[in-house]
Amino acid sequence: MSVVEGKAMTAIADVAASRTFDGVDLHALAAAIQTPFYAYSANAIRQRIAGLQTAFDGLDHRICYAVKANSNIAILQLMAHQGIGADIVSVGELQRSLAAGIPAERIVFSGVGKTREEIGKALAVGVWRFNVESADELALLEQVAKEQGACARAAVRINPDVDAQTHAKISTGKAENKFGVSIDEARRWFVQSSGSAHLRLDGLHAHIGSQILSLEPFRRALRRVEDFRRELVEAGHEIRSVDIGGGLGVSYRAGLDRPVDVNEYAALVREIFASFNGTLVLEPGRYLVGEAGILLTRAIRVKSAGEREFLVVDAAMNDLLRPSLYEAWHDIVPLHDRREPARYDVVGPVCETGDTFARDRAMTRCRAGDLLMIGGAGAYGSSMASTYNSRPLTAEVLLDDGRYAVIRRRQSFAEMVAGEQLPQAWNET
Ligand SMILES: Cc1ncc(COP(=O)(O)O)c(C=O)c1O
Ligand SMILES: N[C@@H](CCCC[NH3+])C(=O)O
Repeated sequence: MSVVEGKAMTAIADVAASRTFDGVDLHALAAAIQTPFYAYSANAIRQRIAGLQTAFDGLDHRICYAVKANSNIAILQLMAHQGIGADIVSVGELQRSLAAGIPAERIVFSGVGKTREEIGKALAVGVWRFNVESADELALLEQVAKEQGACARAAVRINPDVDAQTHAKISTGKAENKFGVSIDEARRWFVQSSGSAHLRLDGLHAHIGSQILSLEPFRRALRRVEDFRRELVEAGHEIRSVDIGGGLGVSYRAGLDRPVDVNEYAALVREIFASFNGTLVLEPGRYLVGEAGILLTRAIRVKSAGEREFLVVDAAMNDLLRPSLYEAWHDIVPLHDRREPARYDVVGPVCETGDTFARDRAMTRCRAGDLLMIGGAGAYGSSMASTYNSRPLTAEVLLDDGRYAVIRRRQSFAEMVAGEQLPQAWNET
């Protein structure tokens, strides 16, 4: 394929103008790879990591990437090469992280539904910390650690009852949400669990939600955590780590979304935790990869229905669920030279009305075969994809300074149905 040399660019307008992403010509790429497919800029991810590291420079901190945002092993390996750890919520994510070269001692394990089996596996490989979300889980953790002759390191996930001012489905820090425990409950844990040989409860954790575009929710939540930490220290407890979660938002609407400045975020964290001399843990997901990914798709046809025009593309809700699930906005840019304006409902081929990427969206007039890119697709895109309507999982491609590598090939039919079988023997229970 032909490529154009150049630097990584994440601003979607720049990509649209140059038709290149991380130095790779997108038309040439789409000639080589069948659409729809995801393309990620390695340089854009490295730039985000470097920016975050610089902002927290000098502070004792660890960045544990939230694997759920984009769990492709090549992306995790890129994180590992930059010294980044992992925030996981399942044994599957643990296995991916280890396979990608992220050491267990840089992995934190979050989630409300950790099972005995999952806790056992994570303990056995030496996961650094468990972010514990219920009294039942805390007891189970201690019990499993005892059975293994191990000592589990735990942080209590605080639910600070703060409104993250984000979409209700991705808000996690209000009292009504399933996550974490109240400060009153956490206080009781510290009193009861001191002195165990198999459980060291010496950390605090809070993650109030995702796609947060203002510093205020962070300020409120982190102040509560820090006030509680001081109270615990005064009562004689040792707190070695404070995990401030993820949640930093990204720009999905070029020129309109105003994400939090990472340096201002770091300044806030420095101010709030000025008297803390343990390790701060960060769990960014979307911030590191969201704007570093696009979904490339082709127009199948334009369908007119009265006043409305539907632009039917070959990507669908099974590939990128966010618009259907959260009514999320993603910029959609046709990569052609025509200038005639049009308005489209941009839809996929799936048999649901919810399979809609955008309604009445202004863009240039499209024709069948046109290449389009959907922006902000690096986080919670491929990782939330399914094979609904028996559509194969798309390919994923990593771009790096004018080169590309396929990091997941398009799923074959045989791969899609692997594991399915006709009933051969009927079992009695
Ligand atoms: C515990 C935890 N940490 C980190 C994250 C990452 O969030 P984000 O992608 O918004 O940074 C999530 C997801 O919201 C999470 O549940
Ligand atoms: N999946 C959500 C974010 C949830 C974060 C996980 N706790 C999104 O696409 O915005």
